[in-house]
Amino acid sequence: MRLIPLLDKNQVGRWSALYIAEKIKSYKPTAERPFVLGCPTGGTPLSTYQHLIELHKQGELSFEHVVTFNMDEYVGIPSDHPESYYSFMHNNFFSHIDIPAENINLLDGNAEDLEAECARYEAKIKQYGKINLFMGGVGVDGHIAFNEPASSLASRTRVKTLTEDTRMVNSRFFDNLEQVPKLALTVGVGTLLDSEEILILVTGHNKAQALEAAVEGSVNHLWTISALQLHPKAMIVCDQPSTMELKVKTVRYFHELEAENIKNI
Ligand SMILES: N[C@@H]1[C@@H](O)[C@H](O)[C@@H](COP(=O)(O)O)O[C@@H]1O
Repeated sequence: MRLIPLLDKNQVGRWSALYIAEKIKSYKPTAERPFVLGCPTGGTPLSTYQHLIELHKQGELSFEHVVTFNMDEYVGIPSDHPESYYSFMHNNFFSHIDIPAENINLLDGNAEDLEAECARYEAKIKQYGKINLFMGGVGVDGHIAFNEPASSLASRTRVKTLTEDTRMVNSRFFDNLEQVPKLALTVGVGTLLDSEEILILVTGHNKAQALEAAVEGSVNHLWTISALQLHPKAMIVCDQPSTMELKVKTVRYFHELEAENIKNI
């Protein structure tokens, strides 16, 4: 696993956007061979999306041949609800770039048959072979996508019940806790591990325990983020406050390893 230790969330956004842009450009995507990008929602990736939009506006990056798959979606709120992940992605990213509408894939949390919807999503990912790069965040309790503590590390896309903790954390976006959906559709840990590459963004002191579990803990279903350790090409880009629970020697080790890659950010 690579850990990129940066100073603040703006650096995390800039570094990750430049990394993703380079990946897309060097892949030289075409209509027949698109670059497949996995996308998260949440406060953490906002800065990355803003930097990607900026690169696009400067004419340095096109999403014409990029296909996206989002990680998760709430069940039971209309897609045009301001807090649906559909709205989040369109408002914060898709409406500002040149991605064709047919290249955007989101789980439908209002599908009549939710299990069939999850199976459809898995099949659609397979149609493209694999996801080239899955970007993600992490929950305070170490969940990746909506794979709450004790999710199977072999799980596939499915319906999940959200924990009270997650609903409380996410209630900041709603008027009150009651309005936060109790169910969500999410890609599984196994779905994520099938990606060619995984890039996780971690910012803020409230994520310090999750980062510790991801980097220094053992692989454990109670901290599903720790499954990253099983992936051949996983990377975490983090800010200083989120490293507070890591050992000094761990942070120093990665600082030395990545010195060349972080010096100009
Ligand atoms: N399902 C999402 C996760 O994919 C995200 O990583 C997490 C952290 O969000 P934030 O970046 O706002 O802290 O929130 C939600 O639970």
